[in-house]
Amino acid sequence: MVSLELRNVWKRFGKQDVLSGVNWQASGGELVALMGVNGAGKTTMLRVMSGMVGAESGEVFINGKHFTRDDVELRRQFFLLGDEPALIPQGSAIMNLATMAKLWQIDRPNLEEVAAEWMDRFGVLSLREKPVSELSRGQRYKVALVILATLRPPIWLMDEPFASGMDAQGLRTLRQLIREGLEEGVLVVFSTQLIEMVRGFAGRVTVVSGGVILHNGTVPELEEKARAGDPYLAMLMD
Ligand SMILES: Nc1ncnc2c1ncn2[C@@H]1O[C@H](COP(=O)(O)OP(=O)(O)OP(=O)(O)O)[C@@H](O)[C@H]1O
Repeated sequence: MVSLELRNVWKRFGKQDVLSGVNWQASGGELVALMGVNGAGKTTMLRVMSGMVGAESGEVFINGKHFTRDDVELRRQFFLLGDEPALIPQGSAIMNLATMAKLWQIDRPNLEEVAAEWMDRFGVLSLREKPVSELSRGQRYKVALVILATLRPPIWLMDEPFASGMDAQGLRTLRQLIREGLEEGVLVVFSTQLIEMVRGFAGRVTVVSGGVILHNGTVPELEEKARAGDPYLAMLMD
């Protein structure tokens, strides 16, 4: 089963410690929500996990192996879906899929078939030949999710996927995709400000504040702490 771990990770931007000695661990089959106010360090944590941003000190481990940014094999274990999906603008959805499949060294004969099925589910099948630069933000996001659904690496890191501008069909299909992934043993970590996406969906919540982890546990545990009077948690759960 896949695992991801941060050990004593420090990340600094200028004079600001954005992550201050973060220790965190998760395994395949878990759905972890990252919560915290704007600027708390959620995106930075996802970027450090993915190797997109290097930490000043501390380590990231994937499947117990020390992960460094130039470790291409370990990079293929995950897919980071940021604010703006990393797609080749002049390429179509199909071209982007083929390029990423090469990078991820995935050579399944039915790749286009699977992608077409997910395009249909996300409602972007008719857009498959269009350059992604000519798609709307929500459509681009759907294309990136189609690629994720088709390639299926074992770790999915998503930055505010439920505030990505997708319509109801897109949001519903994303929830289905995540549920399917979890059943297959994928580890999903997503940041969110939406308490309704935490209640009744996430299995675990990691609350970040000022670069430290304030809470790391189940949703009922978080609600209990908020009820007990923790002002920061109470504000997040409001
Ligand atoms: N490239 C950068 N250069 C300088 N400072 C940065 C950079 N990226 C992030 N920061 C700072 O790090 C802090 C944490 O930012 P981060 O984007 O991780 O927060 P966040 O919790 O994801 O916030 P939001 O909810 O607004 O997306 C902020 O104070 C931000 O200004």
